[in-house]
Amino acid sequence: MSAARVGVVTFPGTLDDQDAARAVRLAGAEAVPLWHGDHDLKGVDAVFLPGGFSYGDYLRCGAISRFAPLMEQLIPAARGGLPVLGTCNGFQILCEAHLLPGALTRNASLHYICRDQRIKVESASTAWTADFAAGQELMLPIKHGEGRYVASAETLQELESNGQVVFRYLGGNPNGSLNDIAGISNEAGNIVGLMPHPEHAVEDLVGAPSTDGLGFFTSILKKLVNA
Ligand SMILES: NC(=O)CC[C@H](N)C(=O)O
Repeated sequence: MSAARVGVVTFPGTLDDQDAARAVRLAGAEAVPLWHGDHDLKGVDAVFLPGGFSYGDYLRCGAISRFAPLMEQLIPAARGGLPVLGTCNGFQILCEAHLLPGALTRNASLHYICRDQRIKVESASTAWTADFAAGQELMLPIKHGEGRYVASAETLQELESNGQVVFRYLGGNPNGSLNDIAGISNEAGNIVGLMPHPEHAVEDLVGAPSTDGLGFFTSILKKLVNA
């Protein structure tokens, strides 16, 4: 059986693509580099949109990236069920592309924050969280200036009642996100976005706060292998 292939997208200004590819490989899948200017998804089984400052965060974080040539392929594929995970800038891009509802705005403090953050897994029924248990606590790094999740009261209500709030901040809300939301999914559960960085918490050797991030990558691998 050939290895599951997870595409890792690099935009100009992406920072975390190397860590993302490494995390994919540590979980046992093949990491396939995808460039923002590519016109095809190279037949990958899932896609990871890593963090960073794509297109220099001009206009708003992710606002230009959503128009990258690769997104013309990625948007319909994700709507069709392709598993997609966006972390931090990747989450911002998913919201700007309307693959996830709501928006990420300036942190309430108006300061960039960089620290280890406790979060709670609210839903283990997405493609990227099946290896966790609902209620489980994770410790992951956060580093962002625009992580305050906002959405209309109606959208928030829908997310809550559909079980689309996947992660919530614990031990203090770092950025003023509504309902302490750290991550959400689409209704089908194949698209997940979160502000914390699982790809930076996969190996003890580098002094990561935990190896909790590995669960995202083992979750998707199992799903692809069993598909
Ligand atoms: N680490 C990141 O992906 C940063 C995201 C974005 N550039 C911000 O500051 O909000």
